[in-house]
Amino acid sequence: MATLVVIRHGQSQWNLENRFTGWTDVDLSAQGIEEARRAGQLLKAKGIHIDATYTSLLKRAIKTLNIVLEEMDLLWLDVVKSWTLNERHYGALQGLNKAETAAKYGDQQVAEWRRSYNTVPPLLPEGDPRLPINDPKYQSLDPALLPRAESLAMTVQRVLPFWNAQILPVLTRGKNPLIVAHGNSLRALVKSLDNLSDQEIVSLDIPTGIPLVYEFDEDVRPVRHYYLE
Ligand SMILES: O=C(O)[C@@H](CO)OP(=O)(O)O
Repeated sequence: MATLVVIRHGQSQWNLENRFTGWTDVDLSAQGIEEARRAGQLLKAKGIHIDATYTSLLKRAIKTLNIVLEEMDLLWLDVVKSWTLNERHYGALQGLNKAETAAKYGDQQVAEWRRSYNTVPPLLPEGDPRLPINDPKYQSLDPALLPRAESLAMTVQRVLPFWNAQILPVLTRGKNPLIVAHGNSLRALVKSLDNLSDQEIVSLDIPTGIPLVYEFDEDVRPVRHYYLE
């Protein structure tokens, strides 16, 4: 029976400032570093074995993974980094304060931008310096893959192929993967693992820095999941 651990990165500086983040590459806050340490200590204390690790191209997730691995004395493990585990791209909302945006556009509009399954946030305008095509991280990718904003449904379309190609085969071999990613890229994955409807996923939030453990049966079906606290 294999075990998957998923962790949303520790609190970031823009989580702290309540700003839409998406693909903006902000760092962890001091609290986020502490959350990552505690996550690693918990995994070690519970004796959870990790064989393979996966994260995004964003430093808040990469640093969280490194801190977790350091606490577990597993810094020697290979790390696979993929843009497909990046946070959902928040388009032109990136950088805006969430409370100020709600005061301007209304709570309902902001709730829809943040949590509805199919709504795409306002796109980053053509020529915007923040477009991923201008970022060295994404230079090797087909420009047609690079979003100007994403719905959760669009995020599912990139997370699931990575899951199927890279992580499912590891579980099938009975090995335990650890994924450190983001609130919405993990909601995309959890929607599929828990078989949640487009409506059910709206109310699901994943806290920062708390390991979420999935146990799989011999047919690689998830049988149980729980947060480590
Ligand atoms: O700003 C973001 O990128 C995400 C995660 O912090 O926020 P939200 O919870 O609004 O989807």
